[in-house]
Amino acid sequence: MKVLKFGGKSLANGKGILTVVDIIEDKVKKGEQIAVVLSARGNTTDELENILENAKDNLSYVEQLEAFKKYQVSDFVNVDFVNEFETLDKLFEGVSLLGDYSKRIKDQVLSQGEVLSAKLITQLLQEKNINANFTDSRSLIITDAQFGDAQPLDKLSKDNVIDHFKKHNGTTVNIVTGFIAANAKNETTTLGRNGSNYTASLLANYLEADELQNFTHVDGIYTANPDLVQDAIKIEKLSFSEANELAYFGANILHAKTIIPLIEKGIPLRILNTFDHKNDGTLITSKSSEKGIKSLSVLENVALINLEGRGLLGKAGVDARIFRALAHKNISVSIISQGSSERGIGFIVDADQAKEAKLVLEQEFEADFHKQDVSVISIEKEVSVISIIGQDLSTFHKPYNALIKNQIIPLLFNNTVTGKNVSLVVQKAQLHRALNVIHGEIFEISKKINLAVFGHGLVGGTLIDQILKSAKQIEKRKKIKLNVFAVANSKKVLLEKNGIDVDWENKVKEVGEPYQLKDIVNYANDNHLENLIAVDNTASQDFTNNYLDLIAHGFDLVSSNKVANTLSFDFYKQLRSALEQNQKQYLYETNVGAGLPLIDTIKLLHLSGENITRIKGVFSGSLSYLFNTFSQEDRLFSEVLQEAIDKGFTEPDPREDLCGNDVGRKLLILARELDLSNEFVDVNIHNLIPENLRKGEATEFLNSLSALDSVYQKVKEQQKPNHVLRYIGDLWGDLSQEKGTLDVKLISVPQSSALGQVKGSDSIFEIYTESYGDQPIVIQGAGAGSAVTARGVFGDILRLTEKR
Ligand SMILES: NC(=O)C1=CN([C@@H]2O[C@H](COP(=O)(O)OP(=O)(O)OC[C@H]3O[C@@H](n4cnc5c(N)ncnc54)[C@H](O)[C@@H]3O)[C@@H](O)[C@H]2O)C=CC1
Ligand SMILES: N[C@@H](CC=O)C(=O)O
Repeated sequence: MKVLKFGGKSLANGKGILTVVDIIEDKVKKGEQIAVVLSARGNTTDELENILENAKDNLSYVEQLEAFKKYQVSDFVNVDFVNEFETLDKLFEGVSLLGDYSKRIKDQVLSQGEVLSAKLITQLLQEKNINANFTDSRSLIITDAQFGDAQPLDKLSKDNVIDHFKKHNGTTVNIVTGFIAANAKNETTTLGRNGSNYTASLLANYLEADELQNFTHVDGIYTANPDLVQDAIKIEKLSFSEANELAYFGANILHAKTIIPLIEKGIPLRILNTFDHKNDGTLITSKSSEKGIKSLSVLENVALINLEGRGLLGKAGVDARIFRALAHKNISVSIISQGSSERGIGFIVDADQAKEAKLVLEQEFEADFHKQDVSVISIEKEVSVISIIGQDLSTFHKPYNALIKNQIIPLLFNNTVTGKNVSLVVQKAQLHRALNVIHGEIFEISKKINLAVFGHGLVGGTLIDQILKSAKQIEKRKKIKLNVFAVANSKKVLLEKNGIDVDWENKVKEVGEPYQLKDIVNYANDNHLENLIAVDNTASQDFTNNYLDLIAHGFDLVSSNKVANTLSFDFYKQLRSALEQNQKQYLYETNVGAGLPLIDTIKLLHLSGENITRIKGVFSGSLSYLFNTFSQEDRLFSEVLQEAIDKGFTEPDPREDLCGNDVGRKLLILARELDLSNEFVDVNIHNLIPENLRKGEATEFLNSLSALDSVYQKVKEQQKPNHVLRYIGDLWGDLSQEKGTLDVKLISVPQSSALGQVKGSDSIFEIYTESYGDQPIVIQGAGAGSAVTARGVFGDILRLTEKR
C-alpha cells in the first residue's frame, strides 16, 4: 500500500486538479494499492480564514463567499456541495452576529476546505469508473480538544483507520480529507501547520504503508531554493535526520512532526512533483548518505536584536534575564551569538516579535541603563539567516572567504557543536548574492565570474570574442563560468545579466544605452551578480578615475590600459591601499610586453629578494616593427609606420608611441614594480616626432606622416656599417635608492647584437640581477598586437578567478 498526498497547489483549478485525477487513475489501472490524502484546493484555507475575519469584523463578506463557492464548483456541475455550503453560510452568519469566533468554530470553518476537496476528487474519479470512496478523516483520526493544533490519540485513531481500510479495501480507493480530525465529543479539530502532511504520515504509519508519496509543485528537495539559486541541484536521496534539519530551518515541505510517524515504522517518504510526475523526486529514508548531505536554507522574516553594555562583563545571570523576559512573552530565540568579552549579545527573533522583544528587554534592563551597564538595545530588521546544513567548521573557510571576497560580511554566525550546521546572519539586501556565492563554493559548481568589459576596440573586441569562444571549454575544464554582463564604450553600455552572445557588437549599437558607472554598479547589485571583475581595455585617463569606485563596489580589476599605473605616485599608492582595504586584486600583465610574462617574472624576482640591477630592451612592439623593418628594408619610414598602425601594434593615438610616452610608461611601470617611487616626469624621453608635427589632432598628424621620411632616412644613413636602429627603454642606476634612472632613446646597435637581431614586432627585455651577473634573463616575443594582448588580458582574468 502506498499513501499519496496532494497539496493545495496541485489541486487548484485547471491543469493541477486534472493531473491529480490522471495520476490516481494511472496508479489504479496499474493495480497499485493506494490511499489518497488531500489538502484543501488552491488558496481555499486562506480564503476561508479571510472570510471568517471579515464576518467577525462585521464587514461585508457575502460577495467573497459567493466567489469562493464559484471557485469550488467551477466546471464540476455534478458535484453536490449543498451541505458544505450551507454549513459555511450558517457558521459565517453566526460569527457575523456575534462579532467573534472561537478556535472551535474556526476549525469547523476551515475543515470544509478539505471536505470540498475530497468530495470533488471522489466524484471526478467515480466519473471515470474508479471505485473512489470519500473518507472524512473526522471519523478516523481522534484527537485531544486542542482546537487549531490538536494532538492525535494514537491507539483510537489507529484502530479506526485499520477498521476502515479493512472494510474499504480491494479495488476501493479511499480519498481521505487531510488536516481535519475530531475530538472525543465528535467536534471538529485540526492538526495545525502542515496538518495534511501529518494526516498522510499518520495513515502511512497505521497502515504500515510501503511508501508515502507527497505530491507538491516542486521536483523534490533542492540544495537551495531554486527561486534564489539558479544552480540549485535536486537532492536524490536523504535521510530522515537530514530532512529533519531541513524542516527545522525552513524547508516548508517537511515538518519534524510529520516525519516522526514515518521514522517509527521506517516508511520512506518521496517528494514528487504533480506537474512532472515522471521525475523520481527526492526519496527520504532512514539511511544516511555516505558523504553526508549539504544544503542551504533561509529564514527571511527575522530580526536581529543586539544588546550591548560594558557593565555586562562577567556578570552572572544576564543571559538568563534576557531569555526569561522573552520567554515570558512567548518570544522564541533562534540564533544567538555572544563574544567572549561578554560585552554584547546578538540574537534572532521573528520579525513581527522584534518590537515587543525590544520593549520587554528595555523594561528588564531599565536599572542597568541608568547605571550605564547597558548602553544599547537595537533591532536590525533587514536581515536574513542562511543555514548551511551538513557544514562543519573544518571547511567553513571556503564559503566564508568567498563571501568576504564578494564584500558580504556576515553580521553574526554560529554553529552546532554536535550536528553539522553553520548559520550566518546577513543583510537582507545581500541574501541572494550570499546564497549563490556559498552554494557555488560548497557544491563546487562552476564558479560564475561576472565581467564588465570597458572598451571594445581592437583589444577589447578581440578579448570578448576569445572569451565567448572558449567559455564552454573553460567551464568544462576549470569549472569557471565566464559571464560578460556588461560591454561599454565611452558612450553606451550593453547590459545582459545572463551574458552577452556573439551578436554583442550589433546589440551595443542597437540596444546599448547611455550610462554612468553607477548604472553598471547598480545593475550588478540589483541582479545579485557575484565575483565581479571590471576589465579596462580603453586607453583613457578619464576611465581610470573610476578605479577606486569600482574597487569600493566589489570589483577586481584587470587592465591593458597603462595609464592608472603611471599617474602620480600618490595615486599609485592610493590605488594599492584601496585594493588592500577592500581585499581586491588588480592585474595588468599586458601593460608591458603585451602577452609576455614580464611583470609576473619581475614581481617574483623582486619578492624573492633577487636584486634587479637593470632592465633594458625594446619595449615597444610597434616601434620594434617600425625600426626592424625600416632598418632592414629599403622603404619609406611613413610607409612602414602606416603598416604598424594597420596591424594594430600602435596605441589608439600612434603619437603616443612615437613621442616615447608609451615606452616611458612601460619603463615607469617596471620601476614601480621594484618599489621605486619615480614619477613620469623623471623619465628622460627622446621624442621621435619632430617639433613642428607635435601639435594638432591625430588625424592631422596621420595625414602628414611623409614629413617623417627625410628625417629618419638621414638618421638611418648616418649609422656605422652593419648597424640598425632600435628604440629602447633603460632602467638603471642604483636601484636600491628611492628612484632609478629611466631613459627612453633611439640608438644604433650592431646588427649582430641581441638587440640588433630582434625581428618583426618582437619586444625584448633584458633583466640584469645580482645572481645572474652579466648574463641577463631575457624575455622575448611579440610585444604588440590585439590577439596577443587580448590573450594576456584573458590570462589575467583567469588568474584572478583562481585567486577567488
Ligand atoms: N594594441 C596593443 O598591442 C596593446 C594595447 N594595449 C593597451 O590596450 C588598450 C586598448 O587598445 P586598443 O584596443 O588598441 O584601442 P582602441 O582604440 O581600439 O579601443 C579603445 C576602446 O576604448 C573605448 N573607450 C575610450 N574611452 C572610454 C571610456 N571612458 N569608457 C569606456 N570605453 C572607452 C573606445 O571607444 C574604444 O572602443 C590601450 O590602453 C593600449 O595601451 C596594451 C598592450 C598592447
Ligand atoms: N603600442 C604598444 C602596444 C603595447 O603596449 C606597443 O607598440 O608596444
